[in-house]
Amino acid sequence: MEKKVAVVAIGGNSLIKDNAHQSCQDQYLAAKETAKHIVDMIEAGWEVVIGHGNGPQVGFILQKAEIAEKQAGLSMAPLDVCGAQSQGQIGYMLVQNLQNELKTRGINKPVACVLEQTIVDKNDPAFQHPTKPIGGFMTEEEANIKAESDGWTVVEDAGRGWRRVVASPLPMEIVELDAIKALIQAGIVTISIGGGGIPVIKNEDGSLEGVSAVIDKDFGNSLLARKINADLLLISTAVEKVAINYGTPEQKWLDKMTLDEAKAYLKEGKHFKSGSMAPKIQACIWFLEAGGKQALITNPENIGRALRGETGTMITAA
Ligand SMILES: Nc1ncnc2c1ncn2[C@@H]1O[C@H](COP(=O)(O)OP(=O)(O)O)[C@@H](O)[C@H]1O
Ligand SMILES: NC(=O)OP(=O)(O)O
Repeated sequence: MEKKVAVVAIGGNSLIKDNAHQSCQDQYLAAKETAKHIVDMIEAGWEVVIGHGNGPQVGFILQKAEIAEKQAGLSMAPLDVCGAQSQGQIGYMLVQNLQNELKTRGINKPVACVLEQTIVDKNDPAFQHPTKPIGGFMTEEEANIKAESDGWTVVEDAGRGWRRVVASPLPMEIVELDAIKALIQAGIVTISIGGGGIPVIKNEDGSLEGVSAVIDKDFGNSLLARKINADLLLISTAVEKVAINYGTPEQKWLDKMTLDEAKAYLKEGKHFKSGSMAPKIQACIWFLEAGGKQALITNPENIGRALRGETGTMITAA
C-alpha cells in the first residue's frame, strides 16, 4: 500500500517558546519534544516532510551579525545568508533528535535535511512593505529605541509584544523540489523549506541570487504540499485549535471548517490575526484550492490526537 505523505510545518515560535527560552539548549529541548510527536506520526504510518519556521532564530542571527560588525568590524552577513544559517542550525537539531528518537523506538529510517532555496519575484510589493516579524519580543519603548538607533522597522505582533519586521515576498518556486521528491520517494524523513526557504530571485540569464527577506514558512510549506500532492498539510503551532472571534468574549474554538467557511472567515478580517493565524489559514486555503484534501492546525503535543480526530482544527475541501 502506498504510504500517505504529510507536510508538517513547525512554527519558529514553538521552537523558541518565549524570551526566557532562547538558548541553544532550550531550542534543542523544544526540537526533541517536537521530534517525539513526529515519530509518533511515522509509527502511525505517515511519510513525513518537515518544514520549520525561523522567525525568532533568523532575527537573532541577523542581530548578532550586526553587533559583530558594529563592535568588532566583522563583515556583515546579509539576511539570505542568515536564513541559510537558520536552516542549518534548526535542521541540525531536528535531524539529530529525529535520529535519536527513531533509534530509541527501533525504527530503521534515515533522516536528511535539504538546504533549500525558494524563488520569489523581485518585483513583489512586499519588498517595499516589511511585514514578517523576526527576532524576540520587545516592549513598545524598547522597539522605539531600536527603530531610532538602528533603523529597525517595528510592529506590534498579534498582541504579544513588539518585533522587528522584514520583507516577506510570496514563494513561487522550490529550487530543490526534485531532490526533495527523490528523498520522499526513497522513504527518507526529510526536512526542507526551513523558514519558508532561503529567498532567491532568478535573473534573466537563469542564475539565482539571494535577496534580503524572510519567507512565510506556512506559505512555503503550502507550496511544497501542492507541488508533491501531499495527503495532508499539518501546521504545528502554539495553539491546540483555531478560534473565530479570537481574543474577544465571543471567541469560539473550531473542530473543523470547510474551505468555503475558512475563506469567508478570513475575508471578514476579524477572526485570525495578521502575521500569526491569518497566514496559516491562507496557506491551508491555497493547498485545498489546489486539490489538497485536508489541512490540520494544532500544537505539537496534540498531533497524534488531532490525527485521530480528537482535537485540532481540520479544514477540508468540502
Ligand atoms: N483565530 C486564532 N485562533 C487561534 N490562535 C490565534 C488566532 N489568531 C491569532 N492567533 C495566535 O496565533 C499564534 C500562532 O501564530 P505564530 O506564533 O505566529 O505561529 P508559529 O507557530 O508559526 O510561530 C497562536 O499562538 C495565537 O496566539
Ligand atoms: N519564516 C517563518 O515564517 O518563520 P516563523 O514561523 O517562525 O514566523
